[in-house]
Amino acid sequence: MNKLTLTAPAKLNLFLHINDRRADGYHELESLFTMLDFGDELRFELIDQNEIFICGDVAGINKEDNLIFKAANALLPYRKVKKGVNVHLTKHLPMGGGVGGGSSDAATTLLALNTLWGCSLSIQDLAELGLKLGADVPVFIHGKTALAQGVGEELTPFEYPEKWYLVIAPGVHVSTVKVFTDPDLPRSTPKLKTPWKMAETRNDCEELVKKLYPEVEKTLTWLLKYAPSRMTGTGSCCFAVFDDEQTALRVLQEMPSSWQGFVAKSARESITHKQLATWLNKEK
Ligand SMILES: C[C@@](CO)(OP(=O)(O)O)[C@H](O)COP(=O)(O)OP(=O)(O)OC[C@H]1O[C@@H](n2ccc(N)nc2=O)[C@H](O)[C@@H]1O
Ligand SMILES: Nc1ncnc2c1ncn2[C@@H]1O[C@H](COP(=O)(O)OP(=O)(O)O)[C@@H](O)[C@H]1O
Repeated sequence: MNKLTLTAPAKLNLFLHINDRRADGYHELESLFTMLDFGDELRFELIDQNEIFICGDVAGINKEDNLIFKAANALLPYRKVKKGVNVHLTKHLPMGGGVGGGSSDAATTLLALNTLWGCSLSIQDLAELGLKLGADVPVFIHGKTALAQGVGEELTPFEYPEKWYLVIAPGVHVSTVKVFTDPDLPRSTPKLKTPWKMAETRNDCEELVKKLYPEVEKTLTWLLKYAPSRMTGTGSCCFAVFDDEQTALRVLQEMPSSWQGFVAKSARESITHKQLATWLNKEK
């Protein structure tokens, strides 16, 4: 019960509507989140020293700012085992790319240490703890394709077919705060009325981000030649949707070399939860 390796998956916002701005500056939104079977790798190992260590791909983030550290710290009051932890991070997801790598790392840390440290918190408790670290953490804790409402914390599981996605990181860093504070961001999309259709949805941040970051516009224009495509979150990553892996991989091969990309399948249940269940079965 000392070691555990988990994948912290990427998420995509299949659409993102902004309905309103609240008095505290946060935005009311509606978004369909799905998780991919591709992400960062986190290796957890309990240690005798009463410390939280993070190693691996940590360059560019101070330890205290790393969401892995913040998540581990948040669980300390619930720890039943007097052990520290060493977390080894292998980063595969672009940072600040709208695929939620930081939030996913945080959620995966909460799920892993809840088990390794014997905290016994419920999924709901972990989601509430996670929300304090970032608006996207709860969706990774629940680990299901879900419609998010409120500021992103009201989650309703949503049945959506599994598809193949080609995700491209155009190599520009988009600041979420900058997008949400821009006066030109549309903020009054009416709330969804059921039944709604995917074809009637969009990403409300897309036009603004395309204008601010021409590389994002270039990426979307290129992807749209091959398949229906959109930006995820506040960018900069963009995705194209395919019914099969081969076609997605063929397009990836044609991608300009200045961009980075990957092909992955969406999963109704997050890969982290599947891996955790397998590990728990083995440890029984
Ligand atoms: C809008 C999304 C959609 O997935 O964008 P991406 O970050 O994925 O691109 C997320 O919910 C973002 O989540 P996350 O990146 O965790 O945001 P937070 O750290 O909580 O907030 C960063 C900043 O974004 C703004 N913000 C965020 C969420 C929200 N519903 N309204 C906001 O106005 C606020 O200015 C806040 O200070
Ligand atoms: N473990 C982590 N991985 C990635 N980013 C992190 C991590 N810890 C803190 N951060 C910070 O969070 C910011 C947003 O990260 P990320 O989740 O990748 O963006 P996005 O929500 O746009 O996908 C990064 O720019 C980085 O400064």
